[in-house]
Amino acid sequence: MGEEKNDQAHKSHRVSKSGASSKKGKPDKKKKSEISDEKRQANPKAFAFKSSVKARRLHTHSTEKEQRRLHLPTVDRAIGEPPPYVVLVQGPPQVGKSLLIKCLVKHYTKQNLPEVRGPITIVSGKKRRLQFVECPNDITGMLDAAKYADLALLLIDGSYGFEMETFEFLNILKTHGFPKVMGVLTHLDKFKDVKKLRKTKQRLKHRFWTEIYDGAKLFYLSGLIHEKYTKREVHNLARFISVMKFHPLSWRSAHPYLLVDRFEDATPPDKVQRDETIDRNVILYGYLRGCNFKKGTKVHIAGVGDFPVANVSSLPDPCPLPSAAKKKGLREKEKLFYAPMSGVGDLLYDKDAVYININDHFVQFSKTDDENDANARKGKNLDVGEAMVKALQNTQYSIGEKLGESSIQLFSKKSNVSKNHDTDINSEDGNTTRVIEPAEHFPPGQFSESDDDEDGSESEHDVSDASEPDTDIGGTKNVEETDSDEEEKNDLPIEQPSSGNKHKELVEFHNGRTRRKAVFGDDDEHDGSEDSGEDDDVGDDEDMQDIFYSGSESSDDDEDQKPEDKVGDASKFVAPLLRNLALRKIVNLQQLVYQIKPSVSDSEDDDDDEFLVPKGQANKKNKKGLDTSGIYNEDCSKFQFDLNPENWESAEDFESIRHRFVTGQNLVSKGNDDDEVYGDFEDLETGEKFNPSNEEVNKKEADPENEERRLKKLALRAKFDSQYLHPETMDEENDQEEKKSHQDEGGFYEKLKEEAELRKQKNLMELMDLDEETLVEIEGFRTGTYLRLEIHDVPCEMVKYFDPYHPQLVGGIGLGEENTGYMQVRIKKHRWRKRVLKNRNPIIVSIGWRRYQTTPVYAIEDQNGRHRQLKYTPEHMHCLAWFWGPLAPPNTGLIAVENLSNNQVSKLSSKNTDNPQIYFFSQGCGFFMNI
Ligand SMILES: Nc1nc2c(ncn2[C@@H]2O[C@H](COP(=O)(O)OP(=O)(O)OP(=O)(O)O)[C@@H](O)[C@H]2O)c(=O)[nH]1
Repeated sequence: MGEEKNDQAHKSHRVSKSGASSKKGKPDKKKKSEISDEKRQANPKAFAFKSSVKARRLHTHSTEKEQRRLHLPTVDRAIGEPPPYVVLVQGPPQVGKSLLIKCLVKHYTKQNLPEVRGPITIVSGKKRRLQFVECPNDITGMLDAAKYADLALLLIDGSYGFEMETFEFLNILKTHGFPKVMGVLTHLDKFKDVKKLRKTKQRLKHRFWTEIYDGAKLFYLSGLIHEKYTKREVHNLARFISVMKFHPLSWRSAHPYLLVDRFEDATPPDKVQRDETIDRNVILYGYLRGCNFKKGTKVHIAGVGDFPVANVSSLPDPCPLPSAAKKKGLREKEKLFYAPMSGVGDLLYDKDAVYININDHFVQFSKTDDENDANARKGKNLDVGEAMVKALQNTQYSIGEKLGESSIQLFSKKSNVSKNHDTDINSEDGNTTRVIEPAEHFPPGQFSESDDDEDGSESEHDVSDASEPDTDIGGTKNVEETDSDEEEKNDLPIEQPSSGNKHKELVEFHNGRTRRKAVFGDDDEHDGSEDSGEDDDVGDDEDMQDIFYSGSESSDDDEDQKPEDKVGDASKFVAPLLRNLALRKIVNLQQLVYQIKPSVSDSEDDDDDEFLVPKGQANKKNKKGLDTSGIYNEDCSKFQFDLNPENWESAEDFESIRHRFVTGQNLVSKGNDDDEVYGDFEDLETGEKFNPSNEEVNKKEADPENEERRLKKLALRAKFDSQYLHPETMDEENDQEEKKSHQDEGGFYEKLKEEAELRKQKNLMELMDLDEETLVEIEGFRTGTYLRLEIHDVPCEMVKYFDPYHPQLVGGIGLGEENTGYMQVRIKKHRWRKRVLKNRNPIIVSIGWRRYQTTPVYAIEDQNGRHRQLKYTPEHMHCLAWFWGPLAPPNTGLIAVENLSNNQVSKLSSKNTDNPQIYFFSQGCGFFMNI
């Protein structure tokens, strides 16, 4: 029985087995799907999104992803070899900028650079050249640098933390188009504890990411070996620079510009001798960047002014890419870098001459070292005549200058009696105390060079005096000693609380100089302790945490703490002197040049004239401008058309322009001139060309005005079509395809890109047959060309105060940008600026290539649309400002500062931030655009 039972049970089991386990699962699955289908049908809403927020988020995310993928093709109009990319090394003083450039140059060229002066061009790869530039430590230098940098290396002293210079420069960059940015941490070897170092690195990195974007590249230079950064780290940094992709920025790709890497004064010497203040002729050299440079383009030299170019020519590339160099042989191949201002490089090409530079160590007599000098003085091993020649070679100043600077020592251990700037005062204890004038009173370089004339010990005294003005001359107080003493004695932070909670500027005396620390938060107790001793406190976890992540609760406290409360007398006195010693002194050209404030003209702006001028005429007007003096007056906001035919050189020119106006006769019937007036009309979509020689011309002849209007309409339509509709859909008039193209927007954009490329190639093909001169006439000098610009009648101050450490920017001015007029801008006081700005108080604005001083009138728009003048700018909101100045096109970034002098960098005042907007009047109707 039991067996039978078992069998039965087994049978039933076998039956289920025959279908195997697969069968077992299937019915379940079917069931599930059936159930789910049923459910869906029964309650379809149950399977829709349960949370609308989630759904919206999902949708936004997917559309954002889609949109990010799409971007309008940026048309790269550059043809041929690109100019070297400008790698700007920026950072607070003594952070290691020069050292980094030297190390990078050494890495790329295997050559030692003695000094970093002016742009240094090197070949970094087969198809890439780089131009290293050290950013000056003053606000004008930073403003200019932001306009030409392709990549900014922001150097940060890791042992100290972020300084205000970095953030100020970042803000300037944001306004003038944001190039690529990389951070570099230096002085990391000052950390003793590895753990602290790691944590600090992380904190600095996150702060850097907050300021720029998540994932922004930050490099670490962990220390020095033989006074150089380690090879491995420099190699890594160089590799990143070498493979970096650069995108054209809108302002720059629409304007030609040069970064001057060589400068010459070409004024006849006899004229200068007669009158030193005479206007000079200068020659500027540099690679052309941005867009093509057409002959007749006016240029703006930053800090100097607008000038017509007297002569422009291209020169052979002084630092060609290897492919080009191959043809010229081995000698050229070895030539890997070009830095005329730094005194390296063997050959200099000029328009009509080649200069051979022979290194000093090859020429024994060109310079004598100290030892030889000593020998010469002693008369050992040297002929008397030879010694005299060498002494003459070393002479830098004329006898008059030397006499002016000379001093006589009457008694040993007593100070020299000097004619000029040292005044001896007897102090209470009987010692002679020297009162030193601030370094600002000296022209650049004179301070140190006048010391050279004196013996070594004297110059040492000078330095110590400058750092501590009341030091005894006879005493042997060391600079280092006084510094450390001061550090211990007083931490004299000058707080500049900001209205925002994020940033705060802490001006303090650190490591022998004044530094402006960027503090993120309000707790300062730890900051003070951190700075009291470098090694002990550097990298202190708690301190660093407080600096970078402290809360924002005590913003009220900030306001209570007035800077005056904390400023000690000593720091007030010592700081400017030290700062002048620490910083390179740069004379402000702007203040010297722009002495005359622009006058306000009552005349209405005729800016629309610019838009209504026919194409050909615009060029002619420009060419004419070179000869007619009146056009280049800055205050001529209105273009005056000279209606007297006798004043015109060519009657034909006059006629040709006259006929452009409605009252003139049409030139269409004038045979060959047809092409000049109308040109061939080409349908950009279909590629079909409309030749004026066919029947349409007859129509034009019949009713030229109508015809012109018709052509304009056609051109507009073609433009509209090319922008908004897919060309294929237009041709085939197929709705379905149109839909498809909109769905597949990626393909649409790809096609746009292809089209742009095709057009570029077509243009190239057309231009290929032309000889070089005609090519230059038609399209101007191409980007990447090494240009020589001759400019006449620049103020003598440009030559007098030329400083190779302060690179010169020369920007091309577009049509309409050379006029002056009233501009309306929308600005906001920067949160770092403590006080609001007063109406009509002068400010210095930097807009386009220019920086100039102006007096803005602030206003706010009321609800009824009226503009109400404001006495002061509002605290935290935008307002409108009107000011007079050279016009800039809409959509141009603007930044304003109150003071340009070197020791006032901290007073960076007004910037239009976040979403700055600018628009200017154009006969009543303005353009309003976002930046
Ligand atoms: N210990 C240490 N010293 C460094 C480091 N980087 C630079 N230095 C030193 O800092 C000093 C200043 O370096 P520079 O390259 O002249 O700095 P700079 O930024 O060009 O200075 P300015 O031109 O005056 O603004 C030099 O003595 C360097 O040796 C670093 O990472 N660690």
